[in-house]
Amino acid sequence: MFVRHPSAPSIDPRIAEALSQVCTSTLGHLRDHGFPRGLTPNGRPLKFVGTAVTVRLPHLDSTAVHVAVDDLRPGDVLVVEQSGDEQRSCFGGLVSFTAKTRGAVGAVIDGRINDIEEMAGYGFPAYSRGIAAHTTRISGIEGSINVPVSIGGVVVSPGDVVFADSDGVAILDPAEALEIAAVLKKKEDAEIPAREAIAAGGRISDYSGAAKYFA
Ligand SMILES: O=C([O-])CC(=O)C(=O)O
Ligand SMILES: [Mg+2]
Repeated sequence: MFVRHPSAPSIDPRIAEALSQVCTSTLGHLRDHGFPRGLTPNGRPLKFVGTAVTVRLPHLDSTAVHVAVDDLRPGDVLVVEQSGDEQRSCFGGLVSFTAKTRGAVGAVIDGRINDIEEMAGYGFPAYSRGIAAHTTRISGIEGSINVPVSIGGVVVSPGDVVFADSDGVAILDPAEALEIAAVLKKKEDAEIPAREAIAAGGRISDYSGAAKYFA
């Protein structure tokens, strides 16, 4: 069965702008959910923030990826669940070329990727479970576009904010993203005087509060 819902509204450009100035791992200091597990990037450094366009595949059929990628918009991130198949690749050179040509800013694949040298030539960033020559097929079995998907233990809904950099990927609700970006910026800015203090002989354990547990 094939299911296709329209893409959710693109995220507010202020969200992409604000999150592009901060790190995913700063969020990791503050929150314990929303980080898909087990994914690695196809290269570093990388940074992308965009709107989730989701696809769910059965294990070997990537028909829905080819259809979804044609309609990606500037600022979109393609997010693909493979129904638990972590071994096959559904995302290669021609699919990444199409995504890049449409203006998509990245991909998050809960499966593998192929044609990685070609993809590197396009400078297209993708998080995945690794690389595989064994790929999906255009089999016309089933697939869903813009439904909630499960990526590394995180539910990603169409229209969610995908916040990715060299440290990892975080999924945010667009309604909370601007406030989170402000909190992260404040936390990162506080490290500027901390570095100066440490360079002058101060202690990270005093800055972080760790020292008091050894007092
Ligand atoms: O076609 C696919 O599904 C994967 C691939 O090799 C490409 O995108 O070039
Ligand atoms: Mg190919």
